[in-house]
Amino acid sequence: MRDYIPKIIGQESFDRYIGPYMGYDPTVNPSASNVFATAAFRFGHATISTVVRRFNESFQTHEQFTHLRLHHTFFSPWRIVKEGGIEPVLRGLMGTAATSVSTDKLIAEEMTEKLVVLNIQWKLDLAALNLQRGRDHALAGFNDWREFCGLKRLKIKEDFQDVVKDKIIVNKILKMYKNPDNIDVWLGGLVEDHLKDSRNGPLFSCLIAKQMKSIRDGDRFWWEAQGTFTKHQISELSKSSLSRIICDNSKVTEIPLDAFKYGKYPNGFLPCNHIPNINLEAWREKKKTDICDSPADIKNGDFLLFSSSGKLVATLYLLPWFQIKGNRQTECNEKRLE
Ligand code: HEM
Repeated sequence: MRDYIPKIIGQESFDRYIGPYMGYDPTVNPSASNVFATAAFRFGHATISTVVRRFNESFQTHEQFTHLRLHHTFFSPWRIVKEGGIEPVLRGLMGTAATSVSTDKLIAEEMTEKLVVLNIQWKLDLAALNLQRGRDHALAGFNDWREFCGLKRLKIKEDFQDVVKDKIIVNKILKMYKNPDNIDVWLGGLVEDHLKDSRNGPLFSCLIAKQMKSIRDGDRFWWEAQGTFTKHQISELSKSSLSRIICDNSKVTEIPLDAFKYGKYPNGFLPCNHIPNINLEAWREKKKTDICDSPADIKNGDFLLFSSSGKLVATLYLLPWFQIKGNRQTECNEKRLE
């Protein structure tokens, strides 16, 4: 949310549609919408590089295991085991700029001519799958979704050219679909000119942003929500990052502070011990006996300790034929249990 989303929809869309976290909202439905899963977030299919680069520790082409055509990596996890581990791939991903985007080549041929999935004998075409899946899911068209996001419906060719600079593409699409109302939402969203500093046009930026906001605000257990973690724990959690996860789980030793940001090695690369880390001390609980008196003090029952909003609470349980006089729950604060 913090590191990836602003980069794909642009900071402006992030501020406009998502904004700062204001707490859990029980009226928000956090489930994934049809148009998000079947069209908008499939923008990712146009960001895939045709080659998987593999770098050595100096972020140069690996001497032994060089680049692979994308289709040679499909369903080939054995390469990670037999060909130098995951580190050359991770370094290749971080040390290479994302593929540039052009409207005349939206999606790599590796994805439309050479895609293999499981044990299906023939090659699949991911662009065709995306379009067909949208119809299969009865998604409304590009224009309807533009209207949903408060964007202008495209009626004539000139309207279209306002949102897609490439005239050849506009002509091709209009020739094929005849009427702009017929344009499939995945294709229309993908060809829109991108917003400043983003990987999407206005429609997909809006749809992705709305989904991200509802995933965050409608999540009772969102990490920043009140009542789950203490302020101190939230502040520690905010130190987590993809870079830290890569450092902790691989033998990569140098990394950019933000792994989503391209840096040409060694510019902007830091040793892993300079990447902020979560300090788990914030979760340490004082020993039960330091805080509440021993269970032996409770006649005919026992108590359980649990943490609620950062405070230790003791809940009393008595044998079935005994009744509790007073409160079942009491806060533990270094005093005897009442
Ligand atoms: C090598 C890279 C990738 C391959 C080979 C791939 C392939 C596929 C395939 C075969 C499907 C199912 C299509 C269908 O039958 O409708 C799919 C679905 C999907 N893909 Fe990708 N994909 C890749 C990368 C990405 C990326 C980078 C993103 C987003 C950033 C993405 C987002 C999605 C989404 C949202 C779905 C729909 C998932 C669902 O609703 O179940 N994909 N992908």
